[in-house]
Amino acid sequence: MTEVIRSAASLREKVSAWKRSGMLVGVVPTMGALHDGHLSLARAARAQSDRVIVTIFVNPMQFNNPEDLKKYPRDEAHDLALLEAEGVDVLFAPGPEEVYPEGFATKVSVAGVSGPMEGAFRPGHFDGVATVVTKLFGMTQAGRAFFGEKDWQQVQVVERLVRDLNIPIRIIPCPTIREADGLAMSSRNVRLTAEERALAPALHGAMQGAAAAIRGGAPVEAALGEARAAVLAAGFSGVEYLDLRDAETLEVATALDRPARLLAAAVLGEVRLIDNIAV
Ligand SMILES: Nc1ncnc2c1ncn2[C@@H]1O[C@H](COP(=O)(O)OP(=O)(O)OP(=O)(O)O)[C@@H](O)[C@H]1O
Ligand SMILES: CC(C)(CO)[C@@H](O)C(=O)[O-]
Ligand code: BAL
Repeated sequence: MTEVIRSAASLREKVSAWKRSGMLVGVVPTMGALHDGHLSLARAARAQSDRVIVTIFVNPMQFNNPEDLKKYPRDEAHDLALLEAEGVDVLFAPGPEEVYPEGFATKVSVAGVSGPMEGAFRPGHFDGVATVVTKLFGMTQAGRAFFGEKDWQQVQVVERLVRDLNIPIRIIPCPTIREADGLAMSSRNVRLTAEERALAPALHGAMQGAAAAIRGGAPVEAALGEARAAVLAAGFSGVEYLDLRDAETLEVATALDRPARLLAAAVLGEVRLIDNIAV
């Protein structure tokens, strides 16, 4: 049985008892509308911890676009059934007043890795993520936290955060889970029309093309330019960024002398899709 807990006090009681008996607690932070990507994180947590908490909280502080927040898909009953089937011990689903009670006045801000890409196109987004993740780590007291590489920049922000603030938790990045046609799974994919859904894998396809060209020695800017053009030609209305970056510092990379990552965000219909791959 997955127990649903909504208050930080009840959760603390539960986790304290687990930890007193020497158990390692894993947490998977999510915003719900769960799919196989999230469930792969729950499975990794199950395999690498004694007790697993999945959190569901649609965090208003990380949405720079009110319409995106309003339309964010929510279905807790369905999510709970999926978590039961994965053997998750606790679903922690606090309300906004539990996370941000009256008088809440703190903001956690990670400089550097939060700046480009998602940080530039979603101003304030990573302050919202860093703040809520700090709260979720404090509320769950977990020893391990599982994050998807689909949000690569988010993983770098969270790793910097726990190092800088000495938060005693190990961050475990997990691989991106994709549909059979290559599209990275995302809760927002349900907002694509059937026609848009058919075009959506073009983003991943163009990124794979660029990665292969760069690995084969093509000039980086030319390969990126071709990939951006291919995404637009496929029917996307805009490419916000499609960059080659240092995998850790996220600084622009112009060569493959250090581990590099190709990261992109592009708009299809009303949906903004992100993806990233190793080069
Ligand atoms: N396809 C995926 N593969 C692996 N992990 C994923 C995938 N999609 C999301 N995750 C991870 O699940 C966690 C919760 O993400 P979130 O609830 O924002 O889901 P989401 O599907 O990414 O939603 P959206 O794309 O709409 O932001 C994050 O660590 C995220 O990286
Ligand atoms: C980590 C997270 C749950 C914080 O709200 C969110 O950014 C997400 O779902 O990736
Ligand atoms: N990618 C993390 C969740 C969000 O899109 O706000």
